Amino acid sequence: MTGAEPRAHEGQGAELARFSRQLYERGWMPGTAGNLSVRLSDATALITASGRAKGELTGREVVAVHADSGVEVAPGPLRASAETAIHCAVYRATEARAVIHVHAPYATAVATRVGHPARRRALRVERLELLKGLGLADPTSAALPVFPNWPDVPRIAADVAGHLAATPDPPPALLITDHGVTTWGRDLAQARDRLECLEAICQLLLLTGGLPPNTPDDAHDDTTDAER
Ligand SMILES: CSCCC(=O)C(=O)COP(=O)(O)O
Ligand SMILES: [Zn+2]
Repeated sequence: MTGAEPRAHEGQGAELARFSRQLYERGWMPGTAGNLSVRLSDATALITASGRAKGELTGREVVAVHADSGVEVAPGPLRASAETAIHCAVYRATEARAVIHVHAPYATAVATRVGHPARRRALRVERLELLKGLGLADPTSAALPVFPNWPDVPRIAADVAGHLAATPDPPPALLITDHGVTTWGRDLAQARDRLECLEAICQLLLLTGGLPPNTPDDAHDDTTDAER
């Protein structure tokens, strides 16, 4: 943990570690994969440290950052998650108080099937009752964005920011092709519940053959002209 007081935010750090272990035990954060954050105030957030084994994370392996920029509040021995910029894009654009990113297998498989290495696409889901668990403005259908997995994480974050700015009532979830899934909510429990529903939806889509055909063309592109 960084900051002037070593024990600052101890409770929130312990909470991040508890959820991290829980998600690791489900197989959604293998090794060091995944990251979680909570908003501390309007200006700052606490995020898991980069490169730590997520099944053994302690409440001190977290880093305070400015919620808009991701800049660390006070430099210390730990680095904030390499994917902090994506969390900050969500905090800048939404009312979220918690963000969870994992490499859950079904959601990652669907993201990889639907996604494109260089274009944003949309995963369209209809009819499934579990949609009601995602916190959508209209729970009868969803268009979940699937972003390219640019090696430069700030570029993914810029794509996310563009999508959130351009989409009225965006779903509190996104997918990154070849990579994983991110959800958010008013707290870690709500973000986790949404993640569970999305992972179950992706499992059902794979079980029922409910995915669109695998096309190399732009048929499923979700990038608007303004964002290109
Ligand atoms: C072995 S996972 C590669 C990085 C990643 O995708 C991830 O979610 C974890 O990155 P962090 O910097 O938060 O440890
Ligand atoms: Zn990741």
